[in-house]
Amino acid sequence: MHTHSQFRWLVRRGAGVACGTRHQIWAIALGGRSLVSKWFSSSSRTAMVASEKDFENAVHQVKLLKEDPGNDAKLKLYALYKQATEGPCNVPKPRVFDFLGRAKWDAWTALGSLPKETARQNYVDFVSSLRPSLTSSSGEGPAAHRSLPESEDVVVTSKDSITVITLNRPAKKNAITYQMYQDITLALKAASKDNSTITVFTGNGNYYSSGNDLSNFSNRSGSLQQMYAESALTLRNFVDSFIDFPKPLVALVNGPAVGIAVTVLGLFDAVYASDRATFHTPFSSLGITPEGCSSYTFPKIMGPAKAAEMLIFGKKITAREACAQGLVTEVFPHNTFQKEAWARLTAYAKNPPKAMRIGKQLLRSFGKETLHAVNAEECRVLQERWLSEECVNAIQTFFSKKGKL
Ligand SMILES: CCCC/C=C/CC(=O)SCCNC(=O)CCNC(=O)[C@H](O)C(C)(C)COP(=O)(O)OP(=O)(O)OC[C@H]1O[C@@H](n2cnc3c(N)ncnc32)[C@H](O)[C@@H]1OP(=O)(O)O
Repeated sequence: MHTHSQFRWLVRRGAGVACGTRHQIWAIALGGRSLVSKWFSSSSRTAMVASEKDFENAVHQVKLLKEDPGNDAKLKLYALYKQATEGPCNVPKPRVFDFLGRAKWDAWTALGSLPKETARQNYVDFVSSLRPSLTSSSGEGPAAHRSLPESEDVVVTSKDSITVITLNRPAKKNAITYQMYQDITLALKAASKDNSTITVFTGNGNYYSSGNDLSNFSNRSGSLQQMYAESALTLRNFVDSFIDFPKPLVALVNGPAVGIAVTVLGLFDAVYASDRATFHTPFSSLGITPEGCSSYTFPKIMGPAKAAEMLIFGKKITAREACAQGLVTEVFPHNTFQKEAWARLTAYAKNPPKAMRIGKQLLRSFGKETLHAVNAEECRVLQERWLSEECVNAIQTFFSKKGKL
């Protein structure tokens, strides 16, 4: 349980705490009841029933919208969301000058007694009809010198039929922000469909990545419960995009790697490391638990004892140790790392792409269901851990500069 002062600390670090969902925060202009009725008469016929996961994903996708879908769409999303989660409108009608409140109330009330399941399905259908505008930051197509225009922290480039995703926050040791999780997820989705043969992950600067940005929980709005639920879903989608990635995925670990930057390596097809790289998963000292499917992949890769040393006791290992344990494919001297690794990748990228893809499928597809289940469970447990006193204290300690690794 949080103490009052811990809650205040989390809130104080926020850029402003809003109490509603993103839907409620949107500035919606006036919307009329007749318009609202029209929307629902067309969409309430659907017979299918969306799962909780489909609904959660749709809610998540709405948060990733790059373009404003317009007031009508936002009102429709608001009303369907409320109906799907709370049932028929159960709040008093707002006063006449509360235009926004009225518009939202009208929209929700217009749904009458539409069952929650139908509202959920209609929400999912409606979001998928908005989809073309969802992923504009990392569009598909030829991989020629493409980059994520809206993201300086995750840069996507293309070289010799290889798509390169670079973590680009060297001043912060490439710590992964909440936005970066989403950008990487989109970048992987785009890379899975572009015409590259191999996808490479690396870091800019002297770190590969210091893992999760520890300020991720202090600079967002919304209630704590909502923020942790959203974070768990974002993490789950992020890890899912590694599990499902269909082409060879290679990590070039140019320097130290921490936390989630280490754990997801178990989902890569090859990991090349500089001899300056280290691998550290200090979960217990942060009051948290393993993610990135490492609770399953690490014991498989290195055996349960070595996995426990890393994941439970937080032992930091060198690149050579990681190679001996099977997490790293090969280690190169730092001075020649880029040259040697790229020479190898350029040669590999000339292999017939379909054969490589199908080969990967054979190696990986049988364990996929298990990996998705592991990912879901790790995210569920983490969501609880983030609320724990142990975790809140550890993050506080880091920012008071006493608690470096
Ligand atoms: C929502 C999904 C959540 C998924 C969960 C994942 C779990 C994890 O990934 S757990 C791992 C979390 N990472 C850490 O605990 C690392 C924390 N960082 C450090 O201990 C040190 O910064 C370092 C050992 C990585 C580097 O130390 P060094 O002395 O060389 O450099 P610093 O001066 O500390 O760092 C420079 C600059 O960068 C900031 N920074 C570095 N890492 C992080 C981080 N992970 N989160 C936030 N900020 C980080 C550091 O504060 C410095 O910032 P200032 O220059 O502004 O002081």
